[in-house]
Amino acid sequence: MASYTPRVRKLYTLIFPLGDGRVLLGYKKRGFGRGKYNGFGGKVEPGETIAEGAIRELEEEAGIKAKDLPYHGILFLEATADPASPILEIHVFTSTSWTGEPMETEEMCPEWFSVPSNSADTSHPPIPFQTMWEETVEWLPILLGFYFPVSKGAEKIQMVHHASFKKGLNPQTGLQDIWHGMDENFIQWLGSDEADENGYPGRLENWTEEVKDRWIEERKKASFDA
Ligand SMILES: CNc1ncnc2c1ncn2[C@@H]1O[C@H](COP(=O)(O)OP(=O)(O)OP(=O)(O)O)[C@@H](O)[C@H]1O
Repeated sequence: MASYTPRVRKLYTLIFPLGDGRVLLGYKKRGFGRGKYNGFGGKVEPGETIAEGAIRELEEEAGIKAKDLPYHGILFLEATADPASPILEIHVFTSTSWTGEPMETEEMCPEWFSVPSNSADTSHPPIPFQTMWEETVEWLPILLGFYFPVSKGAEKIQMVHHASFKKGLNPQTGLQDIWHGMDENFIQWLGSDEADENGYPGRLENWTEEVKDRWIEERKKASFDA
C-alpha cells in the first residue's frame, strides 16, 4: 500500500507595491531566486503573523513601510520530484500606500514597471516576465487586473504549482544554476466548479478563448464607461 507523508509547509510572503499604472519589482541580488525580478518578501518568522512578516520583509528589502496591505491569495509551490521537500506556501499582497522612498538594499534593487491598462505609466519598461519565475506570467497579470480576472470571489488567487526544477541559466552569474529553470510542471487553479452570475467559469483553467474574448470586450467597454 502506498504510504503518504504529509508535507511540511513553509510560509512565505510576497508584496507588490502599486502606483498609478505601475508596479514596483525588486531585482534579487542574493539567495533564493537571485538574478530574478519578483515582488518583495521572505520567510515568516516564528512569533509573527503573516502580515507582520510581509511588512517586515518589504521594509528590509525595499526600504518602505506599508500602510495598507490588501490580501490576494496563496500560491502553493510543490516540488514534485522530491516528496520529502516542504511545500512553499506564498501569501500574496499588494500595497498602495507606504512611508519612505524605495531604495536599493543588500538583498534587492527596486525598479518601477509599467502595468498595461488605460492609465499605464509608460515612462517605465514593461514587466520583465522573461527574468521572473517562469510561472509568474500565469498569475501576476491576473493579480494586476490586466489580463482576465481571478475566478469567482474576485480577488483571491488560489493556485498550486507542481514543479520539478532543472538547471537553468542564472542571468546574474551566467552559470547553470539548479534553481533557475523549471522542468515538467503544471498549474492547478483552485476555484469553484460553478460559473458565476455572469457565466464565467469558477476555475480559470475552464475559460475558453471565447470566454476570455468576451471578458476582455466587457472590460474595454467598462473602462470607457468609467
Ligand atoms: C518558484 N516560484 C516562486 N514564485 C514567486 N515567488 C517566489 C517563488 N519562490 C519563492 N518566492 C519568493 O521568493 C522570496 C524568497 O525569500 P527568501 O529570500 O528565501 O527569504 P528570506 O528573505 O526570509 O531569506 P533569508 O533571510 O535570506 O534566509 C519570497 O518572497 C518568496 O515568496
